[in-house]
Amino acid sequence: MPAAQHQKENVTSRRTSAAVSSVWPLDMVSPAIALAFLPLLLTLIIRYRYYFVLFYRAVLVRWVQDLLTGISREERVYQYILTHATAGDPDSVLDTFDHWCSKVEFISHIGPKKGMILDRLLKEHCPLTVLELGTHCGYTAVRIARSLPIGARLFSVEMDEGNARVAEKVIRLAGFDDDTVELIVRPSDEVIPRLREDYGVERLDFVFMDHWKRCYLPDLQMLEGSGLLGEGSVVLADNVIFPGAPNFLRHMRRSGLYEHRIHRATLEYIRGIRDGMAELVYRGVK
Ligand SMILES: C[S@@+](CC[C@H](N)C(=O)[O-])C[C@H]1O[C@@H](n2cnc3c(N)ncnc32)[C@H](O)[C@@H]1O
Repeated sequence: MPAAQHQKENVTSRRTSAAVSSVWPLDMVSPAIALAFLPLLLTLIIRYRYYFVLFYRAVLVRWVQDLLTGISREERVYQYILTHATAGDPDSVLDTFDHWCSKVEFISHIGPKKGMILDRLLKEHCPLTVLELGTHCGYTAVRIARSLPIGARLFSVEMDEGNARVAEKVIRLAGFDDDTVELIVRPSDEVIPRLREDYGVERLDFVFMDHWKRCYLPDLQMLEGSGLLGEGSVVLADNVIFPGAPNFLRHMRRSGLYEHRIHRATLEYIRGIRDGMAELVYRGVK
């Protein structure tokens, strides 16, 4: 064999063995790495199992049902209420909502546990004028309206027209007319500055915030600037722990404008995800 060819074969065989030795350890190591990661993976699955359940119920089930039924989740819940609840009976409407949301599909209403905190605060404060930001299908609007003293009014603000259509039907089905619950279909930052002029509001005794969390702080500051909060006005904000509203909580603690407390609870209709509502009582302008 000529020397040049011999040398070439030597190089090729060295390359091949180098390649084999670089593949072998990898083949040997990959199952070992996989095994090492298995406990970590299991720990993550166990630790975050409730978030997986939430994702499954709130996203996957909804997506499949949207495809199968061709109507929105909000219309589906309304049809269920229409066929299962007693018209004119707010308790029956709320129970039917709760049943659907815990057994059929997930909707982020405040639910019965946080609902009881809301009920208690409404009883304690007896507000005459209430503002709700984020009506969705009207669950909390019905919940608030049934606790109001005679003559009190709730202004409920919803920017999504589809949701508002369902909410309107739900609120009227539960037995509340326009004098008790007025639904305003516009974004909160357009409504708050016009409450005095367009709706004749002089003071807000109670504000319930349950719209997009990024709107909590700007809307609270807009309310402070509007002069509609008076001494003792209550602002109750849902989901301040999950998904969370850190800027809002920082302002609540640092502004000195409020006495405040957090009511700890769990996320509606899902066990195991911690959540809470912030109660702010306005100190008034000194
Ligand atoms: C979590 S849902 C409200 C649930 C409702 N409070 C309940 O518990 O029955 C949030 C709703 O707020 C509405 N929303 C979000 N940001 C808003 C805004 N800036 N102005 C008005 N509505 C808003 C959304 O369209 C959605 O329907």
